[in-house]
Amino acid sequence: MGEPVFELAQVSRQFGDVMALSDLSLSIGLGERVALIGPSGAGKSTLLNLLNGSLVPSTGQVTVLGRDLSQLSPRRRRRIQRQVGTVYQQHHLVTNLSVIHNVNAGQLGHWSLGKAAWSLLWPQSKETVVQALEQVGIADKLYARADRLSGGEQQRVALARVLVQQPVAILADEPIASLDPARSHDLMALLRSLTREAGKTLVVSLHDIEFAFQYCTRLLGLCQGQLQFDLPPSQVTEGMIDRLYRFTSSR
Ligand SMILES: Nc1ncnc2c1ncn2[C@@H]1O[C@H](COP(=O)(O)OP(=O)(O)OP(=O)(O)O)[C@@H](O)[C@H]1O
Repeated sequence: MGEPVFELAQVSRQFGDVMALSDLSLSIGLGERVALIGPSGAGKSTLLNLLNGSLVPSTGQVTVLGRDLSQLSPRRRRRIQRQVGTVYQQHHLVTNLSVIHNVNAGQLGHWSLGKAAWSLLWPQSKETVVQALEQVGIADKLYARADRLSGGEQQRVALARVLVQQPVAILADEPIASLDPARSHDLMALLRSLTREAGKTLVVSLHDIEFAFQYCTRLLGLCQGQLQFDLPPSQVTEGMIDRLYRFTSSR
């Protein structure tokens, strides 16, 4: 494992009476491709949100690139958070704006207010956007409106928006849930090559475990907020998978 990007020490996260994650301790290193698998309600999204700092733990400590986010000033926290890019199933694109504007949104954190405002009228950093769109295979869509794109293309725009942030780690929450099998394989292969070639870390939640086995180097099996296993795919047996999915969330 490369140097740690994320470290969790006895982390729990509670929502009211629901213990979404319970006493989780683990470390995820540079260059790892980690799949979060488990039934609905297992705590996969909660874990991703703790890793990108959009949620804070109820107890325990989450460290990102050696920094405990809860101990940092808002400015320093944002600087660390910019190193972590997240892609969601719902893309979160501004659908009536063009692709170049949507991808530029990933750079706003690096820009002055003036440059950000000016970019709404006159898109900045076209070369950077084109480069990111080339990486995700849709450079010809630079000026297309986001709502005129297919679901797979929109997911690629969301990924390009993360790439211009130049993150150390990419988090993806169910990125293939709304894609057909062929597009799903395309996107997972793209995530694998983008992270492998650049030595970035990937943490991805997946309902379809076939993709987890095929594209990831480490599988975290979660059930009812508890870690059931943390192993390379070659060591995860059918029995472990059966047991993981035997308990569907009763909440
Ligand atoms: N903001 C919230 N408020 C209340 N409960 C929440 C909240 N977020 C998550 N939970 C609860 O925490 C538990 C874990 O949810 P989480 O979304 O992390 O699971 P998941 O494994 O991502 O599920 P799915 O595969 O269905 O997306 C669930 O019982 C869920 O209802």
